Amino acid sequence: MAGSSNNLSGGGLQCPLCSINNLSQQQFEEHKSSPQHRVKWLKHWYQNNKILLAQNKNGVEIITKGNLDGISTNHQTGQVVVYLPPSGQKVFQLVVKNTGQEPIILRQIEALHSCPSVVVSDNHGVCRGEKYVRVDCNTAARGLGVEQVPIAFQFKAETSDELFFIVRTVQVNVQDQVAEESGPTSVYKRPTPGQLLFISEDSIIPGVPLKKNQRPDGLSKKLPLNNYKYTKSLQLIAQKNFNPRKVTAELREEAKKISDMMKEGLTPQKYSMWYQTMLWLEEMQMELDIRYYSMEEAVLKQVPLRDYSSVPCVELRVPGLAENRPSVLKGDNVLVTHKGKKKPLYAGVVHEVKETSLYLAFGPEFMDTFIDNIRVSVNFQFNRHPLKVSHRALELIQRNPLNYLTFPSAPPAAACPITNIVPYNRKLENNREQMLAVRNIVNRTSRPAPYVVFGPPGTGKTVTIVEAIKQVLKLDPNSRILACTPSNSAADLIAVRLLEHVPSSQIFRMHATSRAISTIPDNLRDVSNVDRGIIYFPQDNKLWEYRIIVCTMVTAARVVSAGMPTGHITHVFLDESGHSMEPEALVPLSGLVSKDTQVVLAGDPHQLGPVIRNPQCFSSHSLFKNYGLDKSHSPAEGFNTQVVTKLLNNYRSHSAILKEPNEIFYNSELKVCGDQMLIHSLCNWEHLPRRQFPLVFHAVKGKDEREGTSPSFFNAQEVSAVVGWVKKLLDSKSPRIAGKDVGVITPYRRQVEKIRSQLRKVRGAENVKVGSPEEFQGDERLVVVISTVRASQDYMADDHVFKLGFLRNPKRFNVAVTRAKALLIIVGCPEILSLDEHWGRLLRYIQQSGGYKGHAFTQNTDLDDIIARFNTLDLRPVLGQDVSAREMAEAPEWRAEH
Ligand SMILES: Nc1ncnc2c1ncn2[C@@H]1O[C@H](COP(=O)(O)OP(=O)(O)OP(=O)(O)O)[C@@H](O)[C@H]1O
Repeated sequence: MAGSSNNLSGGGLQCPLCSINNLSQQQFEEHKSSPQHRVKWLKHWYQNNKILLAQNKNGVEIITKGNLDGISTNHQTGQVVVYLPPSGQKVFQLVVKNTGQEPIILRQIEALHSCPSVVVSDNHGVCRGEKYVRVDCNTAARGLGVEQVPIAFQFKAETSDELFFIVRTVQVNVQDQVAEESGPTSVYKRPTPGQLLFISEDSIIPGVPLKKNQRPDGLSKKLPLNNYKYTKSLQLIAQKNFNPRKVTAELREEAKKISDMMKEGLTPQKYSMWYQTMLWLEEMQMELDIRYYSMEEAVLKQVPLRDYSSVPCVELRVPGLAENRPSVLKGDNVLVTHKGKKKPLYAGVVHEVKETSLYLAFGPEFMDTFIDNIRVSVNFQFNRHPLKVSHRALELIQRNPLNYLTFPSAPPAAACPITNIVPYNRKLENNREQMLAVRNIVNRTSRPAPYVVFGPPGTGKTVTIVEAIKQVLKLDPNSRILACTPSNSAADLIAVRLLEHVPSSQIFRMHATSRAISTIPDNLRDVSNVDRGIIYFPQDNKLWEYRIIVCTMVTAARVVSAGMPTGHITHVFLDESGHSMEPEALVPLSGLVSKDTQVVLAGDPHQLGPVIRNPQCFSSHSLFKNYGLDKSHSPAEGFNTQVVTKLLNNYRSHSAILKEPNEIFYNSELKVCGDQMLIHSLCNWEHLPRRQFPLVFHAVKGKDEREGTSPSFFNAQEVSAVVGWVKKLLDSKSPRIAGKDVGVITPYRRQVEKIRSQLRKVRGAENVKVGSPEEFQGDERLVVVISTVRASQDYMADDHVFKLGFLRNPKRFNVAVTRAKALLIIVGCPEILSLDEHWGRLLRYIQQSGGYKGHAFTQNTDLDDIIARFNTLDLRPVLGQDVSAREMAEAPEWRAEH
């Protein structure tokens, strides 16, 4: 029996595979023979020996023969992939050939798990000493998707007792046209990081900057924006994990200061230092991450004259651009050197960001050497602007502390002179909490602390914020409002809703110059800083005149730079404030607000928080955490309503859609209050597996793949299933469903692109929104289709079954499953999703309620099945040896996800 031992110096034995420590010798022996350990070990063993098992050996070869059209064989992995159209069939042969001198006995042929799509039969019988055995392999399509089965051939040399195996894995890939078109366009090649470049700004030969605005920028820049680059010493200290004992003597004091700060936690005194250090750590990680996008021997092409406006550009194809890998904005620099050279370093300024390529404008120094199709080395630089403005906000805070916002205490009792509020949105009249929040914001009851509107998805936080802005505008004629969000889409949403009642002359939707104008909604053009196709900033006094400025938190830095006087803005509203890192949320505050300013925060600590890349960052903070809202409060505990309103009426979703997230994240406090007609409107939809239950889990045996050098996953079979659902929805006669009523959410960028590209061919699907959970935060649709992408087969084992990475993220799960009003359809691989706590729970609920569709699903994974079948083969000779501690220590690490 296989076992594992690892004697720890601290005493006691350890089984690294099962993560069990401190076992006595006897406990260890018992553990070794437990089924739990055996299964884990077999999985580990099979995973590590897959390639070895696939190899021809001892003179025996297994080759594919017959009509091999539509069949591809990978000799290294022993995988035979058979592509079939729906309801197609194909027969081919696996021919066993003994090329050696010694007779070999083929003892057994065993499919390692049941797979009705593949049937093997050897029409010669398994025979002694034969030179050839032909095994017929009949494959038949059983619905779209991928199924695969390892087939083990067990041999024995006639003259010895030694057994050996050769495994061939037959994969049946049934695809329709959509899945076929969505398949990989090139073989995936893991990118290798380029060299870490230490570049000083003056060693770069500049490119041609973006065209100057026709309309001169009137907005002044009174407050400078410094570079805020981290010091070399901080980098060295971070490399030593802030351990003062591990750094050189001259760095010891600084290292000690940081490690003391970390031990002490976030305090008002060290507030700026804490977040500055965190931002710098993030930046170091971003520098490492961006190296993966470096390109050796990239080709630069001449852009035809007709395709550029005024500046001659060259085109650089960038795989992964569409999925923001790397994220490149107009105006960024891309650095190139001539092939094989480290210098000179030329900057190409990004003038256009296309779907898969960039238009770059280089200075004459480079263009003089340019020939069409020239090969260069390319290094990307990330945009430091958001970091710089966050640093400046922290610096401003040092001069003018905002402890009353960042460490708020209970405000003095406040009077509420304005009580008679007639809401513009009449729906609010029936919601006491929303009206209370609006009234308290208008009466500035929380000052100087911020007023917090928080609550689960769909409880009307944004609606409340928008109503409060309108009321402040009406009831306080001297008010000037700044409304900010972390993303452009959320800011657009607020501006659109404001325009329902606020004259357009009073609203200014301010975009950053890097925003692609094509992404600005048409109904916002009139209130946007866009003129003749160019984004501009108005003169100071013009900007000061607007009653409401709506922009992202980062773009608010432009207002700070212009030196808008403190106190000019009377109200700052930050929606989705939990989604941004705290320093970013400070950008619209520091330098602009005083104790007289009413700050309002809205968000939900259980929805998406800030993205933190560097695991060294001490904690991932959003401004929201300062209010203790991350903890669940029972209704009895309550909050001080002078400062906080918790919204619990969900106006969005059908009760069945809400059930699981409500129980998992919100102590079942959420009440279903949506418009009954609307949330029940699809309960009788003809394609529901069970009427009156508007949730569907569509099990798809897909394959998660990558292509080119893009690390993002996609799943062609799920693309096909999603497109199928969207078509059914758009074809629906009763009720009628329009494209704008449907949203498709998927976690991987590549999948977003593949689905978008297929939906472009579907009539009526132009307005179907396809995006990541981040893009859907704050948004809702009548119907939401989720494609989870992660599938079984290849990656199931590679992921070591237990790690779902991207999907194993409760906040992303919560955002994705709470966007639908009347119908939620999940397309995914149940075998994989069942391994994740939250997805598994939702899957079981849908299955038990009759909403399940697709292949039958049992909890057993293919790998469990393989283990069972291996047991039927006589593996003792192979598995007999004890596993060394070293081999155990090499158990694969859980892999990082993308
Ligand atoms: N008092 C109300 N009565 C009826 N419908 C309401 C009410 N308040 C909000 N709604 C509706 O509920 C839906 C969700 O509102 P909103 O987007 O403001 O919620 P949210 O809390 O910001 O959601 P999320 O956190 O998911 O972004 C919208 O369709 C909105 O019109």
